[in-house]
Amino acid sequence: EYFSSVEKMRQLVKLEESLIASLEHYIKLHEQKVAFLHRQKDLLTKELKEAQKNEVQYVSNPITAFMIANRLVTDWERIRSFMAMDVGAKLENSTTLPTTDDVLGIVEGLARLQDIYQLDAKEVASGKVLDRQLHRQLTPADCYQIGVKLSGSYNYRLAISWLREALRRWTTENPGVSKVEIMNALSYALSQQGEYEEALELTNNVLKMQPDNERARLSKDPLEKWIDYKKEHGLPPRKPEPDYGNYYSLCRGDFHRPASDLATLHCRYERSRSPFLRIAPLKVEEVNHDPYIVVYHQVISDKEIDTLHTISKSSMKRAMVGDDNKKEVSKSRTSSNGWLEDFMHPVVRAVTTRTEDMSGLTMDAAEQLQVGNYGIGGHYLPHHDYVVPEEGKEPYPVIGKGNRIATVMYYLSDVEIGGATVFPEIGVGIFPRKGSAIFWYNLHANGTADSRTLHAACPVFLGSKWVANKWIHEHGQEFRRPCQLDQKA
Ligand SMILES: O=C(O)CCC(=O)C(=O)O
Ligand SMILES: [Fe+2]
Repeated sequence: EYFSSVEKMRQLVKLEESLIASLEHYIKLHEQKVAFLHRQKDLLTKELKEAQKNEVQYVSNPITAFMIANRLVTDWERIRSFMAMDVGAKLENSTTLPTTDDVLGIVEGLARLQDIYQLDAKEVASGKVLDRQLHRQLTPADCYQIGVKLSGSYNYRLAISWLREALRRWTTENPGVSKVEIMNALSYALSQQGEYEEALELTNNVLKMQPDNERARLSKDPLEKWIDYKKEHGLPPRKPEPDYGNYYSLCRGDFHRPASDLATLHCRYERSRSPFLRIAPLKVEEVNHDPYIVVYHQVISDKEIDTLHTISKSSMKRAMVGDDNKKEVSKSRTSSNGWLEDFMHPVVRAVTTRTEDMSGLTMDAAEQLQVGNYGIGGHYLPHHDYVVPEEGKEPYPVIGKGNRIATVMYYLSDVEIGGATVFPEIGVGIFPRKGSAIFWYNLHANGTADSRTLHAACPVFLGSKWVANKWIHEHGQEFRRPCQLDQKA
């Protein structure tokens, strides 16, 4: 699943490079083959001309008779086998090629970004997005492909806008796709949205251009029936768009917190948690008092980050959702991650120690370090880091150390656009800054779940977002977690 991580997507560039090299090799071999065949043809033509000068004499002379017979048997046989010879170098390692799922994953990521940033197809196709030149102008064929893939993932609303854009951009000089194909695809997407009248109009226009176009002929009848049905019964009510509250505006960074809240938040040095902090105090930025959320600045160096990247890259897999009992791949979390244990590298151990210094909590009850990288439009929809176990059941039974009392998340990269960590219930959004870490408690001081810690990773628009999570569990923290009042002081 290349699409689940920008790091993996980078391999596609290498893959394309090697495929082009194979193609070049193939073309060279072909050129050699064609040159050989030209030479043979010239020789044979010359011989034929000789034979045609006096056919009878030619075939009656034993030498020339032998020559023509031999040419037809041996030479032509050589040519025949040469023509059939497969000069193509095998396209390298086809198993590593991306799949249609990758293309779908990318298009779905694009759809998320369009929704959050309210981008229409016209703007994206122009290449100038959010006032930045992000890519070249898209061709009608590009727009058509995106529209068709969006249709394939049932996102007809956006598919329609892309197919309209394909049609708008279509010219006879720059086709890459036929106008009729676009019209058919648009007609289909419109019909899926209940827009039967416009769908039929397009279908009729296709039939005017190509009276025996199979697809248009097949859809005309059903469309007419649906129009009659709609006139008589109306359309079933549309499924309401899900309400994400302030999630989108937090992701865009244009949600403004009241000045009275901001006025209570400070930046300070943290010196008291451990003796080490006396000589290297932590830079703390308060983000919210209740639930308690802070950002530590400059807590992990570029060098340490490079090491974490290097040692996690080979083990990165598509991230799952769920608890110990049931884990699965989900569209709600599109990233890749890998787990690092303390013994793997001194840097991993150092991060664990630092997490202990920052939080004051014991790492005896912490999970391994999870390194994550997001893909195109990669996100993690609003969720809680704790679990609510069924009555009488233990949270995280495999770990056996209680629920996730706190989360520490290190940012291992900057992100050019997007990728904020947001808390929709309390209206807090934090944009990644390489080297910083967020800390928050997931549970109330009495151990019950604090539902206000609902949080999400916003889709990454541009850049490669890397994070490292350390989830800390409850056991052994009883006398370590400072009470909320201490924190405020
Ligand atoms: O990447 C982020 O900003 C948040 C990630 C997160 O919430 C998680 O992995 O549980
Ligand atoms: Fe989370």
